[in-house]
Amino acid sequence: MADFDEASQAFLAWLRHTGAEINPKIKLEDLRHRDAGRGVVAIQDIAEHELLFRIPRSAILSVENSLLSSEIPASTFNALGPWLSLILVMLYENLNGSSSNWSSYFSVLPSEFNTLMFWTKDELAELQASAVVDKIGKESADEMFLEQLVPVIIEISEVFFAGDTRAKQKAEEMRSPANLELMHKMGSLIMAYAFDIESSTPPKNVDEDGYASEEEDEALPKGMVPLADMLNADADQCNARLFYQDRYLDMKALKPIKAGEEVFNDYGPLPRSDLLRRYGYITDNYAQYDVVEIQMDLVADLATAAGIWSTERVEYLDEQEILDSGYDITVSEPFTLQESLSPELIILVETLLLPVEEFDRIKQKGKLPKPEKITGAGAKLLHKIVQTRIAQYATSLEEDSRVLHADSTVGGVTSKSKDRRFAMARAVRSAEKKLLRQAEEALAELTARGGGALKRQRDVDGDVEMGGTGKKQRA
Ligand SMILES: C[S@@+](CC[C@H](N)C(=O)[O-])C[C@H]1O[C@@H](n2cnc3c(N)ncnc32)[C@H](O)[C@@H]1O
Repeated sequence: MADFDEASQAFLAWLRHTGAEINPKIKLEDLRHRDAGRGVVAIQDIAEHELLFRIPRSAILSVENSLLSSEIPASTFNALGPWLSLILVMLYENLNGSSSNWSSYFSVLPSEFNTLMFWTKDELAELQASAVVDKIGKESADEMFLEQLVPVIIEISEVFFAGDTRAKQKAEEMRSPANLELMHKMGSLIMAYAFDIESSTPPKNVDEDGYASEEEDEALPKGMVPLADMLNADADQCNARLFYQDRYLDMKALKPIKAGEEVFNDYGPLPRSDLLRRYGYITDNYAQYDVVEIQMDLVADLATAAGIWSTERVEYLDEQEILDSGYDITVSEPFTLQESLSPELIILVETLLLPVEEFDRIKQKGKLPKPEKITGAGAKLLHKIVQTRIAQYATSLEEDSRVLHADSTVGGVTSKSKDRRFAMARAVRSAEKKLLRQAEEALAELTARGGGALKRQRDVDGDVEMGGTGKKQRA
């Protein structure tokens, strides 16, 4: 406890020393009793728009600010890209220990993670057939570290391990499992803590609303912003945001915050599976964003078995940007197919089922079947797809809910790490099964009716709104 608080105080003292301003109405609090590490809490009432803290750009742990960037050519960083570049810099600063400018900052960053990357095989098995298991990417990250990062460290070993007579050998040792683990830890810190750092000069290609193009957004350098990243997140209680100024980054209150309340950031509308993958925790109020994914491979297998798979049609759908690696079923209350079933999945299935002349006709016109209507054959195939997806999970919803009922471990109660991981996995997989069950029942009913129209809600312009969140961008 004393060490934990001492590290917090030393960190804040260092941060003030860098020129940061910290509003005395907030403090960094120990929230380990509810498995939330450190968090920022108001100790006096805070007004809307009030400045919570101001971090100088020079205090950001970034490629630009690290000594390493003055020692090696910019082209090395350009070749690595923003993600690996920041990992390189963080490894360098971390290995420099107390001589790094950011050593007090590293003392408050975690060295253990609950993110899926660090789960054991038996823990991951608790997620059963959740598509999130295939998105962890541990092997591909290992490959990137070994093939891209380590060769750079070897090339710059005299700088990376400056003053060390064993520099070359130490660089070679970066291939060791322990060092790969360290790289994963830096990567996980970036995933859960880093910000995309907007430049102090506005981007060149902004649209009429002032937004940068997607490519420009993606290319934004990443940086670790001390203190800004000590804010926990909440799906419904976000009350602060980071504003990018010329020389400073300002965290401001978005609404009045009462004394005793926590200051929360927003990690976005993430399903609990992704929250677990990226941040290593879940809370019930992210359940509103839950999804279950129907993998493209499953659709392809069942369409092939039904004798309707057609390369020509799939290529056409690809041209029309309908193809994806998976299609989501999202939450709706009450559950309806029009709100929850991916319109792209409906279009895919209906296109594969079209009679030859009809397909040729719509292809010639560059059109697609409308997702507002599911034919009898479409409903039947979709039903079969959902049933097959359900069967991929090792246990049923009922079996899970009996165990879930006994779980008091999710939702902030402190618990042993393994029990907590098991409980979080069960919550994620059960939510997916519930969505599948709801879709299965709705499709069984639609099949019995021989298909039918799905009434989609109309937005204010009178345009038809696609169901659910539509085609999601995948990580
Ligand atoms: C940006 S950091 C926030 C600071 C972090 N609590 C710490 O002590 O370093 C993100 C991490 O905080 C934790 N976290 C964030 N929001 C949380 C919440 N509402 N409940 C529990 N843990 C949370 C998760 O471990 C997440 O990976």
